[in-house]
Amino acid sequence: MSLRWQAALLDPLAPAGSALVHCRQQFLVDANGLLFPRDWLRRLDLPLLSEQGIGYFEGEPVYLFELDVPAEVPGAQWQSLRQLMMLHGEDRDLFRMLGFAAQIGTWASQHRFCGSCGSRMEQRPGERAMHCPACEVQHYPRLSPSMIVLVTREDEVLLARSPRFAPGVYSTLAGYVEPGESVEECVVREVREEVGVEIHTPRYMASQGWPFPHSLMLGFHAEYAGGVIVPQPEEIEDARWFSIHDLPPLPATQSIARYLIELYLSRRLGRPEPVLPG
Ligand SMILES: NC(=O)c1ccc[n+]([C@@H]2O[C@H](COP(=O)([O-])OP(=O)(O)OC[C@H]3O[C@@H](n4cnc5c(N)ncnc54)[C@H](O)[C@@H]3O)[C@@H](O)[C@H]2O)c1
Ligand SMILES: [Mg+2]
Ligand SMILES: [Zn+2]
Repeated sequence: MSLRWQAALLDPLAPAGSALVHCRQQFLVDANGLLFPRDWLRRLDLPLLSEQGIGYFEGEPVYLFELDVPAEVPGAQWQSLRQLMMLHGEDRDLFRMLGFAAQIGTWASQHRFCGSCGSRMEQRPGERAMHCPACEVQHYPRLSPSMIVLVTREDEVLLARSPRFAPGVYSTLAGYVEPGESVEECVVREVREEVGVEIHTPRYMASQGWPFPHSLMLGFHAEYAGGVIVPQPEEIEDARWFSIHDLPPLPATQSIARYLIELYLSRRLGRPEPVLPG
């Protein structure tokens, strides 16, 4: 359990504290970093959609200002959560706070109106929930279960490229769980859809919350059972078997994709096991 960052439900009516400023997967950053004095921010008259009390960083209360548009603030710039992960990803507590804040902010901005009757929703006191006063519908922060799997064939691993990836990078296969499906069924279906390969006995390894935009990654390992690689045209630019002795550029160390690959390498090559990213 992290000591520097602790998520908590703080009352936005409480005074003082520091705040993160978020809008559409971007945070406001200045020379002092990402946390701004809350009273100072209030005086800027920012286009605020929602304010949330999100927790404690190094013991200090932290709030989140979710904005309607990425407003200009003198001396500060907007940086995407992805850029911040690349810059500060080694600081796990900071990245966990930013990931949590981005998910809460995105959820709050997308649940301002009731999807059932269209009324304006209200923040429910004492609970992280949006509430419709007209029809009593409740919305909690959104999480999308997704599977991610490393498929292996002895000294080879099946890795693929999405057109969204950085040049040259190959990763494990991933996909969202569909209604009514078990995660194991999702693993089999996604591998079949994305590369046309059959697997056997998918085994759960570990999980990771992933704030792009609100996935809960459930990590698996599976063994190849048959078929030849046929990449799914829209999703997969290229997919191949790579020898564990000759791997392409891999995803960021903070990702569970990387962890699943490193874990397999460590077991195959007798190296120390990697640490699960938080
Ligand atoms: N942390 C990691 O190591 C890691 C690595 C790879 C992928 N991921 C994450 O896994 C998730 C799923 O991977 P993917 O993009 O390959 O998914 P996918 O293969 O299911 O395909 C993505 C498509 O699914 C649809 N979609 C979007 N949101 C959805 C939702 N909530 N439920 C159902 N369908 C949805 C869209 O059409 C989207 O283009 C993404 O959030 C991605 O960021 C994490
Ligand atoms: Mg996919
Ligand atoms: Zn309603």
